[in-house]
Amino acid sequence: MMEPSRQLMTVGNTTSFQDTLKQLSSYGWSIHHADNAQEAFELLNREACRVGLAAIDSSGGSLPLEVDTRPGLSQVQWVAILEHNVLQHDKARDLIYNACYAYQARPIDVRRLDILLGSALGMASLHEDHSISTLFCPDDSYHMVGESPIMQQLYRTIYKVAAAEAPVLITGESGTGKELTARAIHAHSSRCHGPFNVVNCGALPSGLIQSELFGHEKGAFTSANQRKIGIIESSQGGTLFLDEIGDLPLDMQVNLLRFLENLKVFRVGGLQEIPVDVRVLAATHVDLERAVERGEFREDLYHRINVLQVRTPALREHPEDIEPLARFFFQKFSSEKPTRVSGFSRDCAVVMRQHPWPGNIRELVNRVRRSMVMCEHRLITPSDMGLERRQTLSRDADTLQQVRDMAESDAIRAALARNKHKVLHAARELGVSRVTLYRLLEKHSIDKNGGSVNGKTVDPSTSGFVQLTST
Ligand SMILES: Nc1ncnc2c1ncn2[C@@H]1O[C@H](COP(=O)(O)OP(=O)(O)OP(=O)(O)O)[C@@H](O)[C@H]1O
Repeated sequence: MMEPSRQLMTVGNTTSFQDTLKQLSSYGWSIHHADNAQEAFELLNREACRVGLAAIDSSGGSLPLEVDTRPGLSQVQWVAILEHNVLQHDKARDLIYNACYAYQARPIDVRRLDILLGSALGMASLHEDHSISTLFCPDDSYHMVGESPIMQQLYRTIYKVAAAEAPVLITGESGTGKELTARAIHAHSSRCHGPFNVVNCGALPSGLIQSELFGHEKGAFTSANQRKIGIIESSQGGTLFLDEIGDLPLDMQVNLLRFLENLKVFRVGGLQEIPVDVRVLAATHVDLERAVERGEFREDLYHRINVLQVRTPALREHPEDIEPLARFFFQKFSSEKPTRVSGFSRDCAVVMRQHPWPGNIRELVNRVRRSMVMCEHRLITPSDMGLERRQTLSRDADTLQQVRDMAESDAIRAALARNKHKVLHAARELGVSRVTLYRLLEKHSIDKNGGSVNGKTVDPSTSGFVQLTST
């Protein structure tokens, strides 16, 4: 897995940003220069420059950007450098709009520029014919794997929203990689050197939410022995990820909205507002529009956080990524702890494709981890993963959705039975959170003893879909 090479092109007069170029080359960029458009085309034939740096002058003009629409140069992702007041020129604004990936106003923060160019490079490689199989993150544990068209689309969206500053709402089922996506947006944004803080809105104790988010002054309430900086304030210069924002109580939604409107916090018991430079990303697995209709989520807050949207696909929507993902996790765990096991059996690959993965990628991670412990041979078998080969298709299942639902419901019943109907244990085995399992029990009208509520009954032995082996 190779990252695209950091070749950067410049065209025309670069005297105004020579120091910047020197610093960029110390960050690993190879700089290639062309004096004019003709030389630029020749350069592109010789070197794989996918990213360019272009100055926009005080009249709003820029040689490389003005020739950008010609074939060849238009494949370069340009980042423009300019004085802030140049943005008053219509010509400069048009050039940025039509020809640039992003721009940076002087004074130039070269570390930010480096990140911006890195994102532009990622975007450029996605435009090329070949697809990428991994979205790299500076921290190895946060690489994103998947080569399917739907994952390529996700990577493109991540690069696009990373270059913007607006809030992002990340939607998707549990375990599909919403937090990972938020980390990728942060890592490819100009804020990547700042903190990335996560708040799980559903897990905050109700009495403490206000002070956890906004902080408090000493003496603000009985147990406030000292000043506490809230998580919003401690995200200064970085990104704040609000996970499961749909679980935020209504009164806290008002406070969050106020903060998002003026980007200032009031510590509990504080007298002055404190400005905080933070970008907010939020995630939810519930349908917030419906929550708004039901009066459970504020409409104004919904519009405020829903400026840009990213959806992480369910694993069943990209089954071609199941095997590469399983191999990725296998390699990751093998490098953490040496193993005699050398990979997955052919049978296992078939069964992994058949399984509906209600817990999505998190379930896959857990099953791979478990299989590496359970496996007694060189190759992992379906039963090492807690999966068994499908016997027959149900006669009653007409549509793909019905087949999936039946499989999901069977897997849940079997897990409950194996775990003596302890929801927490069954959830762990299925690789979903307890909350998700309760949601699924409701969806399939299963009571937690594995029976059916509302008089519905399903006999797993006749549905004949993926069964989990007893362990
Ligand atoms: N594309 C991917 N490549 C590699 N690992 C992934 C990918 N997507 C998700 N994962 C892994 O799957 C697990 C679940 O991901 P994550 O926590 O981001 O999901 P989530 O949608 O936020 O879940 P929840 O809604 O339950 O909080 C993590 O271990 C994450 O590293």
